[in-house]
Amino acid sequence: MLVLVVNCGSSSIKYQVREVEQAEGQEPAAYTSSMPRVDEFVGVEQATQGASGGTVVTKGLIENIGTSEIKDHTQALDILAERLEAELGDRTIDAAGHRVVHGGERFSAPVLVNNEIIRAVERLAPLAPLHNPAHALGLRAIQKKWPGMPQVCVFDTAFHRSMPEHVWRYALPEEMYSEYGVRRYGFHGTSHDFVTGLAADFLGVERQQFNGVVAHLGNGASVTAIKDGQSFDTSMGFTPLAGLVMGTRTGDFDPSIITAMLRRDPSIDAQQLDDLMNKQSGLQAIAGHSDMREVEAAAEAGDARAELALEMASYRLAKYIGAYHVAVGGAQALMFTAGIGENSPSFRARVVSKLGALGTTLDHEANAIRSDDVRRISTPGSGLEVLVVPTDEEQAIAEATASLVSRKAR
Ligand SMILES: Nc1ncnc2c1ncn2[C@@H]1O[C@H](COP(=O)(O)OP(=O)(O)O)[C@@H](O)[C@H]1O
Ligand SMILES: CC(=O)OP(=O)(O)O
Ligand SMILES: [Mg+2]
Repeated sequence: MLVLVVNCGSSSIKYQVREVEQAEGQEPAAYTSSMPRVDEFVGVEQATQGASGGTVVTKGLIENIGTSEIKDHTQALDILAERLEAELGDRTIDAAGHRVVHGGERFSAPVLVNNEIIRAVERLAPLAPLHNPAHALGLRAIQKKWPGMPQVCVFDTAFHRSMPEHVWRYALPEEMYSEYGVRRYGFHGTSHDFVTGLAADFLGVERQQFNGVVAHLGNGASVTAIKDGQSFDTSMGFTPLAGLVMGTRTGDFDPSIITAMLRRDPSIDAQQLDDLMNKQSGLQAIAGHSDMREVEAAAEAGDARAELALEMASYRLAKYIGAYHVAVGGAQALMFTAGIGENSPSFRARVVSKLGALGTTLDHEANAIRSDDVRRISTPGSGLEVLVVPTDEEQAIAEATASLVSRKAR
């Protein structure tokens, strides 16, 4: 089955076409998932282990949507269709799988798309103003371009629906939650889930008995406490701003800073504050670069601001790892993933050097090796196993899509 995996942003569409193997008479590929509920539309139990990963047939990026060059998502889809026609010849796309950042409290598993689902994604826009409106545009544009083609939404928040209430509630007045949905949701769930499954496999432990900590370190970064194979706690919150020091996002800070700023200059508006916290903070604010490669190169060359930024980011992460070790009643493993987690031996070493209290020791030789495989980078005597686990959100989305679509077809 040919699955188009799309991540629709407000000004760009990132896409991959994946060939997901589905031999005749075989069970459809299953989503590597521990998600607790059953899918509400096809009424099947959530599959537990991933099967066929699918291979990448083609991938690309369409940028500058909303400019004179490309008017809107509909026009972007025309361009995408042209490219696919040129690259795939007479093979056609069987289904589309969308990364959707916010699934609110409703979605705890991937779902097949219909008009009502698109409206639900749209209704969640106030909780993810940068992401959900663009996802809805993408869903509609594909519906218009290829009527009848099945679409699936895979939510970043879904994996975190297993968090207990004392973890996801904020200590704020009740109506903040009941009226406005203010609670911790958590993000990057597709990746945290995928990495947890691979790590448990690698270590030879039953997923349901696996406790660990996953550090997804990309431009956006979050860390998740895994208890019994499920999400128990995670560093992002109501929005993807909370938690770790990121490329351009501040992560945790005292919210009274905002009220203090507003008192000093009441003309500041919400957009400016959003930009300040999401686009002008993090590594960018401290080091003057948001890209980890540039920050590391600057620190290497003796730039004290870059060095400070690296210490801040690694300290914040180490603090979360300590907290989550306690939260899950003793983690068996720490997993590094995403752009920085997979590719920066020096950032991993910086984090692990702060975990001495957990008896964690790094195998520096193993840490230096570059590879696309799951691998152990701690010494045999380490109190906590440390792994590098390459994530693949597109693979997880392609699997979930193929799985739902073929089950529906039966
Ligand atoms: N070899 C490397 N060394 C250090 N950092 C790296 C390396 N390769 C990629 N990165 C970092 O990974 C980050 C991007 O991660 P990625 O998972 O691709 O982000 P996203 O999907 O959130 O856009 C950037 O900060 C980039 O500098
Ligand atoms: C939710 C989130 O932070 O996503 P990204 O890492 O793609 O920015
Ligand atoms: Mg990413």
